[in-house]
Amino acid sequence: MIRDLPSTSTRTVSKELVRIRNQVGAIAMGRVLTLLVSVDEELADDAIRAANDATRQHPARILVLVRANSRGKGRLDAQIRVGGDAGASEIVVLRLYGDLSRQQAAVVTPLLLPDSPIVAWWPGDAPADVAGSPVGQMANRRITDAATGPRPATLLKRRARHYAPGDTDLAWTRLTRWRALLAASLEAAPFEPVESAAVTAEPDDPSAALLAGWLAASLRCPVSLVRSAAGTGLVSVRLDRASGPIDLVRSTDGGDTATLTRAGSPARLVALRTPTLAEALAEELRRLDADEVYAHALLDGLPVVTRGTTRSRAVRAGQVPDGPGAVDTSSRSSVSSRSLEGLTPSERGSDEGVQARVDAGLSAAREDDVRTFGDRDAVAEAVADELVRRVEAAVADRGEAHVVLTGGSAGTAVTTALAARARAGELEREVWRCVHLWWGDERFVPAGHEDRNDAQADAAGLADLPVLERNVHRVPAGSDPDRAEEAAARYAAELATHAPEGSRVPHLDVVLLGVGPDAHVASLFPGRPQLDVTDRTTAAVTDSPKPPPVRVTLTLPALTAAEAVWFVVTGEDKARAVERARGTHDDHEMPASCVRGRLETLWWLDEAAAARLR
Ligand SMILES: O=C1O[C@H](COP(=O)(O)O)[C@@H](O)[C@H](O)[C@H]1O
Repeated sequence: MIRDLPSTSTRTVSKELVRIRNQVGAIAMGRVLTLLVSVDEELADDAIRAANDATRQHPARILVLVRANSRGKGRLDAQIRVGGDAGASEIVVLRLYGDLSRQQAAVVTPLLLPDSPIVAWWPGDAPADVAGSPVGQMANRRITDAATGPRPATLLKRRARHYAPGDTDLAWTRLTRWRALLAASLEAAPFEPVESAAVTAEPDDPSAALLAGWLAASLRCPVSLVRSAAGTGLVSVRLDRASGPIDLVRSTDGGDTATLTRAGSPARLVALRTPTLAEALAEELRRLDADEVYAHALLDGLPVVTRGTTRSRAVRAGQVPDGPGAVDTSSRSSVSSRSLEGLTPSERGSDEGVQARVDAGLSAAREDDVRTFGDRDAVAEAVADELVRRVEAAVADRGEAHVVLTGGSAGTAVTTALAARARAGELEREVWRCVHLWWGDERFVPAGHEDRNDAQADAAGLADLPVLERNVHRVPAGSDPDRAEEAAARYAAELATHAPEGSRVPHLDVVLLGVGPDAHVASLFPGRPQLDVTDRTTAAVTDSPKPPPVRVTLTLPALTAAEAVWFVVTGEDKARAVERARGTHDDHEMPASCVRGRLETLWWLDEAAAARLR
């Protein structure tokens, strides 16, 4: 059904929506969000089509603000589309003329769905300060598209200058598949660090710039942008490692494929289709939290990317691939069909698992970040130094820092090292008063009991740290095993109190984890059901194989939400666990293999614990 309301007011549109609802049923029922589309007349039809398609899986009220003509008398023409003409959504097209075209927020406010998230999308031109604009201020997420502007590189700089959590860009979304393939290519042995990377693309391609930024931020190695001819788009990525390069090269036959070549293995044909506008938008509508990986690529990675030479020169110098890898033609058809149709869900583009795989893959690559020191004290000193730097950076950045402490031998040594710095006046009071301390697990015994991890931290000098007492988040104590669940629930609630909107845990900057000889971390023991918990951030343990038997632990969803996970492991009795946990992924018999940081996973080892890695 389409209802035209020429020269109307928002009040009339609002009333008409209610009238139609009564007439055709509860059309607003099941709408999960309001999608605000701010668009110029010439892009309006394409944008409406894409918004309609994208919201099939996320029924929305789509409010399209068309900047029709800013001259002349103020006027609003509206059109309401529901039912067959609006797919799963309801669409209200608002054409704004004259003065009204500058009052988009005021026009649209009465039409927002109550108590549901708002996503704003600018398919073409967007304000310089997207989050600060009147429409942007209303939205939980703001989607722009750097590919639509005349000078994408300048646009990206502008996005970086005004970035606010919740911003994203479709030039970034279009990279999901590239990122997934690159991450997956690093997931297999040999787990070597990437020494440098080169992204080849036509000049000014915003997706290529963001891809280079993402690699620079994630891999922390030199990344260059190599120029190919105009119109070639994103051509290839090379990751250089000691054993030889990994090359991902888009096929030149116009198909939706690429070749992935790793040194010593034949090229593999993989699917690499650029998502349509509707698919990219749908992917963004799936998430309502801030995309921190995008922020990291835009703000931290992009500025350190170097502009390299031309493609032909780089090919001659052997720095980038000269074309797609040669796929074994005898197996081509089967490889092709496996790659195109038989992908595992996480290999498919636009899949919810892709982001996790991307992060996991890069973490896997970075797990070669093993830092080895002579003995436990040397490890603890190094961890304390780096922790102080991270905390200072987080407080400077976000005004607070959240650190998860670990119990056990290594954890206690770190607290001892931090306390010594505090006593030497090395910890800035102004910084550390913004620091929150949590525990990854706790033994459920009475407060002050020597078995408690926090009591061991107290004995190591925790009180010397200039941290506010109210920011030291201890796990509730007790002695009755029947109350361990309650203690776990209370700790989960406390975590949630400090969590940003849409999350159940605070922004955890660093999670410290000791590792037991059986590869347990926190109180997640091999094969135990707490490892399967996905719907809670904490769990009670009542039959721990290591005494004391009753404990409270953070679960995998909480631990893996951390930006950085640092395993701190010392002693020769841990060498086997370190070797095995690092040699596998997500093995519940090896709990340490199940935890990775979103941006970083580091192993801080003494010589004895690292003994089996050589
Ligand atoms: O019981 C525990 O053990 C682990 C490992 O401790 P460690 O003494 O072998 O280093 C520890 O990380 C955990 O917090 C603790 O509760």
